[in-house]
Amino acid sequence: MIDMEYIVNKYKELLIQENKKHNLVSRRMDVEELDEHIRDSLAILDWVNLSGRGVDIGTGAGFPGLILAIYCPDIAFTLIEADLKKSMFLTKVGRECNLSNVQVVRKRAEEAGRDLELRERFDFCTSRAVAAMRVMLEYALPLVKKGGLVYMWKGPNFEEEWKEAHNALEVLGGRVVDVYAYASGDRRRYIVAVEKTAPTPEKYPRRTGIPAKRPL
Ligand SMILES: C[S@@+](CC[C@H](N)C(=O)[O-])C[C@H]1O[C@@H](n2cnc3c(N)ncnc32)[C@H](O)[C@@H]1O
Repeated sequence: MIDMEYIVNKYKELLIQENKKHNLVSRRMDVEELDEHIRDSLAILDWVNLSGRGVDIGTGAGFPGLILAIYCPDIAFTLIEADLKKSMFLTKVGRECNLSNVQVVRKRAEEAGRDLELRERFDFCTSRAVAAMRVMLEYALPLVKKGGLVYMWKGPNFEEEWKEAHNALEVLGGRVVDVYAYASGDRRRYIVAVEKTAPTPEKYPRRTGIPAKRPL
């Protein structure tokens, strides 16, 4: 049987070691803070049963995609991360922790969404702290199948972001189906679930940088 605690401890060791060389997370991050990021990544498992094939956008040092891959060994996870050092770190963890369910793709989400091997291939997408909801939707919806779900980890201003995302939801074909509220440390956190209701129009995602510069 796979011992998840063992793997997660190995991941923490690798991150602490690697963070001394490359700035993967804030230099001042201590073990308690790291544990909080891990708990925050896993919060979704108290709410939904993830299944099928998943993609995480902007995984950074591992949150939430890599942590979910450790705890859900039956789900194949693709981790999309544009930054070279971070994507190399994620690949290293995958190799050293024998995570056969992890594939790391060093690409911008805008490019990934146009890659026919990735476009509309996933049952669900996760993402935390990457972009505002309307930008995130242009990154994420092209990657999931019609009927698939996009889960976005958000702070207390999620309702504002949701209002701003009205047009993006309409243009891209998505609707907010549920919001999960929970506490992470002393902060209120939310995971917003968007269902993809229609195939993504051909022209999305737009070129690299445009979704953030000219949000829908
Ligand atoms: C603030 S960090 C958050 C990392 C992690 N998700 C977390 O919650 O700790 C944002 C990450 O998203 C990546 N990123 C930002 N925009 C991206 C894009 N368009 N495509 C792929 N990765 C992106 C950055 O390189 C960075 O590692």
